[in-house]
Amino acid sequence: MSRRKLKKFAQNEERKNILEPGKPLYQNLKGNWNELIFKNSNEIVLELACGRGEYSTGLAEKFPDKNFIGIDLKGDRLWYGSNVALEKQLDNVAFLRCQIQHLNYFFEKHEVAEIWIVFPDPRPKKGDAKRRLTHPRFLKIYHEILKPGGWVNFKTDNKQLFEYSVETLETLELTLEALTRDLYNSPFLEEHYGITTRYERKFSAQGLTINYLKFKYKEGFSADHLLDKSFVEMYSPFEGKLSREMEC
Ligand SMILES: C[S@@+](CC[C@H](N)C(=O)[O-])C[C@H]1O[C@@H](n2cnc3c(N)ncnc32)[C@H](O)[C@@H]1O
Repeated sequence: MSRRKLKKFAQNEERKNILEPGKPLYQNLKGNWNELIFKNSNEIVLELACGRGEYSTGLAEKFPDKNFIGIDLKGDRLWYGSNVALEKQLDNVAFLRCQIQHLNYFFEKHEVAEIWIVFPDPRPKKGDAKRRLTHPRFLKIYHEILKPGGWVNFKTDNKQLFEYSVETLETLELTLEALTRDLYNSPFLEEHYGITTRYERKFSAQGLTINYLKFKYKEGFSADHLLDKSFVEMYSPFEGKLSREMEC
């Protein structure tokens, strides 16, 4: 591992706005974010696959009366978002290092008001479909932790992933809104407050258009049939071995 990465990891250990394995609060976060971390009762918004956490810090600046949590398994990426939050003194942002498969170890039922999924890995191989963040097994987890009526915003450059997601959401009869295959030339751009991410800038520079939609679960939606235990690795994120991805 490079020295620069080791230095970031050492700094992460000292930072209060990064929650990661080994820290005392890490195992007690579920249901306690407002009390333990934010010290208020404001609503909680998640940014999944956040990388450097541009949405978390960008939205936190715009909405000081909401709390934002950027989630990613890569500690060196979270370090950047954490830096921005510290520099701008944003007390309403935190970063959680974990696998998104394990979200319900960290959030109580209905603890979350809104979710952003921002440029997740497209996972194009057929055998990798269950790792796409819009796969039904992830949709079940979001449904569990979201408050009724909470929106999930989804943004990607990847056409295949976007079409797969639209098809999945339509099949499950979720409520879709703001669906566009060219965000920058759509009326929905203003919902993004000028925030762009590192990957977004890279893909836009390659001439790719940006796809965006948001969805919510209908009243009475049942996710029971989406359950597949083999999806979530059968070890606790607190005790078992971490995946190799998480260690790097
Ligand atoms: C393509 S990058 C996008 C990063 C950022 N959202 C952006 O737009 O610049 C995808 C991110 O998802 C994270 N990731 C992939 N699978 C994950 C998982 N199962 N749990 C948590 N993070 C994951 C990776 O570490 C990576 O930072």
